[in-house]
This record gives sequence, C-alpha cells and structure tokens, in this order.
Amino acid sequence: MTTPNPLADPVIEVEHLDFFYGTSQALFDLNMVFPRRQVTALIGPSGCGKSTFLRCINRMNDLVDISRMEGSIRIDDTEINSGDLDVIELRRRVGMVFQKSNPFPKSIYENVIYGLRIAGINDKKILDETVERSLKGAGLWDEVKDRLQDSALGMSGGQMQRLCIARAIAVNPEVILMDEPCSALDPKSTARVEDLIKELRDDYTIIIVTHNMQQAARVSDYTAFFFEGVLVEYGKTGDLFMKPKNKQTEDYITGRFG
Ligand SMILES: Nc1ncnc2c1ncn2[C@@H]1O[C@H](COP(=O)(O)OP(=O)(O)OP(=O)(O)O)[C@@H](O)[C@H]1O
Repeated sequence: MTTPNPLADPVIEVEHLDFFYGTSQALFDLNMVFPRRQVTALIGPSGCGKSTFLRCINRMNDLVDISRMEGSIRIDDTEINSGDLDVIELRRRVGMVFQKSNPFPKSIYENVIYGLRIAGINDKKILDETVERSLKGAGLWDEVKDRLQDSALGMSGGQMQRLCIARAIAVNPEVILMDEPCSALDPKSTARVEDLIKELRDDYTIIIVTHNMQQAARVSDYTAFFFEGVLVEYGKTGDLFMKPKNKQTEDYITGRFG
C-alpha cells in the first residue's frame, strides 16, 4: 500500500486495482489511499490512465460496455467494486466535475438543485437554502443571486464551470472528482476555480486530474504520478516536485517527456 502520510485519515482506499477496456489493460495493480479533506492531483502523460482511474472512483466506467474493473476501492468502508452497490447513491457521495462544463438547458436555480429533484426533494425552503449554500460555496452567489431564474446557458464559461461545482456540492458529497476542470477556461477564470478548490478542501476530499503541473503544484496537497497505467510515485506535492524519488517522475516534471 502506497500511503503518502500514514497518519492522514483515509477516505478512499484502493487495493490491487486493475482495469481493462476489452483485452487492453489500462491500469495495473494500483494501491493507494486518499486522505480526507485534502486535494490530490493525478498527473502523467496523455493516455497513462488518469481519467480512467478517476472514473473508477464513481463507477462512471460502467457506461463503457467493454470495461472491467478488478480489485478493491473502498470509500469509508463501502466497497464500490461490488455488484449490489447502489450506484446512484455512490454518485451522490462522489460528485464529478468535467473538463467542459455541462450545465443543463435550465435555469441557474434548477441546475443547482438537479440532484435534489432527482431524489424527489421539492420542499421550496430546502431547495432555496441549498441553492444559496451551494452557490456561495462555489463563489458564485453574488454574481447570480438576482438572476437565478435566468438560463444557465447565458453564463460565461468560468461561471458555468463554477455552477457545475455548485451542482456537485448541492447534494453534500464526501468526495469531488475533477477531470481537468480548468482546461477550457481563460487564465482569470482558471485562477478563480483554483482558489475555489483550495477553499472547498475545508469540507470535501478533492481528486483532480490535470495536465498542468503548475496547477497541480498550486492547488494540491498530494500528487500522484502515473505512467502507462502504473502509479509510479505518490507523495506530498512539495516533495514530489522538489525532490522526486523516481527518475521517470523527475523527467516528466522537468518537461523531458509528456
Ligand atoms: N472508452 C474507451 N475505450 C477503449 N479504450 C479507452 C477508452 N477510454 C480510454 N481508453 C484507453 O485507456 C488508456 C488510458 O486512457 P485515459 O483517458 O484514462 O488516459 P489519461 O491519462 O486520462 O489521458 P489524457 O491525459 O489524454 O486524458 C488509453 O490507452 C486510452 O486509449
């Protein structure tokens, strides 16, 4: 088991995880834990399996017919690689924010409470409170509080991405997965989302895939370097960037490949 800090309180424990697309193996014997209320960055060259691994954690790969996962991922002692798992409940506990923001063609208000509506919650007081809490949590409340009934599609790209973060936190998840959440944003919007990630760490465990090593260094507490489906090195972000133990990690973070 590769543990960056044995004293850290683990929320996710991954053991002997293998992942296949048909006969092609994408992840090889991953063993790692994710500490609670910390930000962990997954880095590595294109195709090394970062997104595949992220999508294992909320079983999004179930949507790929030819996929197969072996091994164990426990989230607070719930085994998620199990046939009888309630996948809807898992995705409430493990929210996800994608590379490209994906607001629904609905009002800002309805976007935020989408998960609550699905769960059959229609009490206006609860919905109003959730909208305010979530938009405040996503640093968006002041910008949109006077136009909650406007279409979300009229927002800027950076606002839409923060709206997707508000939608993720509306259902009180434990973990938020972010798959290159800033790659479609301009530098100013990127800085706002990065600040937000640092604030969200007080309440949520965040796992972020990023191609941008400066971003990993800025926002994360821990960093995991993947290469060809293998976890090569995992540790405190400062240590991994300043004194990598592995030659491949060093070559990657110094820009020699990838
Ligand atoms: N739906 C799929 N079907 C078949 N193979 C896939 C599928 N998705 C990904 N793969 C393969 O799995 C491997 C890992 O891909 P993955 O997207 O997880 O890597 P990544 O590190 O996130 O890459 P990138 O940084 O380019 O997004 C690659 O060889 C990729 O071609």
